[in-house]
Amino acid sequence: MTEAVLRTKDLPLRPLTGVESAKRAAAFHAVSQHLSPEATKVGIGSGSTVVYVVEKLQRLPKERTKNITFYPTGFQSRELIVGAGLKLGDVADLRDGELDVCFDGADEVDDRLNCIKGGGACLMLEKLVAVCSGVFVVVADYRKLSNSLLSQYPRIPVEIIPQSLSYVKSKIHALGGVPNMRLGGTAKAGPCVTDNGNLILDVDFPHGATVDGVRLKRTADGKDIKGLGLSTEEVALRLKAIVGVLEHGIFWEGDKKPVVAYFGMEDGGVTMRKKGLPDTPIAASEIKM
Ligand SMILES: O=C[C@H](O)[C@H](O)[C@H](O)COP(=O)(O)O
Repeated sequence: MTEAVLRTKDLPLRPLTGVESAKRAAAFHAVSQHLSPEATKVGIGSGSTVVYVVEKLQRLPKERTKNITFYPTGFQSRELIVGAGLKLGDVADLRDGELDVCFDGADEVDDRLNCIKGGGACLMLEKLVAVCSGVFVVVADYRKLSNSLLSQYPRIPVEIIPQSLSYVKSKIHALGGVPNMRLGGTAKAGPCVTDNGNLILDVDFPHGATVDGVRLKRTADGKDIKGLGLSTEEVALRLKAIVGVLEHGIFWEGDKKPVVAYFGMEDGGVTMRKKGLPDTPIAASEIKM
């Protein structure tokens, strides 16, 4: 791409406030910390926070990005990569662990770094890119910080093939879940259709889950959905086991969870959540903008 596209590092930053400013701080800090000079293959996730990851990449000296191929998790991130003049890769070429790092957003991150993703309906390719990454880094804002999944973000997005709609709904009901088919919104009548031509069910568990006819409740401390031992992990496995479910938005130990998550905070700083460490505040003055 042209020098003109890449020389945006010379431009002043757009003034931002509130949540947008928090997202940008998290994204800029994450790129500063995790884009190694040796990186050659990098995953770019989806959503509104990842926009700032690409903005940061675009502001880096060209030498830092010219040898890197960027792999998108859907139509939106493909457009971001191309629009920033970065080299676009094909996700279909990726093998296990092949990406040096992947930067992606999240809808909620718990204190064990389990995530809910898929609020933008991109969860399938996001999970594929995440599992192909050596280092998976989440960027988000303070609203996504949580102690247990489903306490901040109310539903688990599940991508299903359209022909399985009735069957999957019935199986989710049997688990005690309430499946809501995601709609296209004001710009489109009918369902939200994913980049893969599928449907999204947003699944809530308002009263806990049911296994073998036994109703399970959320634990008193709000941890997981477990009751008699039905953990976040088991919900993930049970959803995945339903025929017609392509993927669900729980990113956990069994597939991939981030090694670190950065949350832009209301005070301009960033909170780092990393396995084995207490949440660590990073002051606004330490963020390289
Ligand atoms: O499908 C979409 C993704 O999982 C997004 O990464 C997630 O919804 C977070 O998006 P945002 O950064 O806009 O909050």
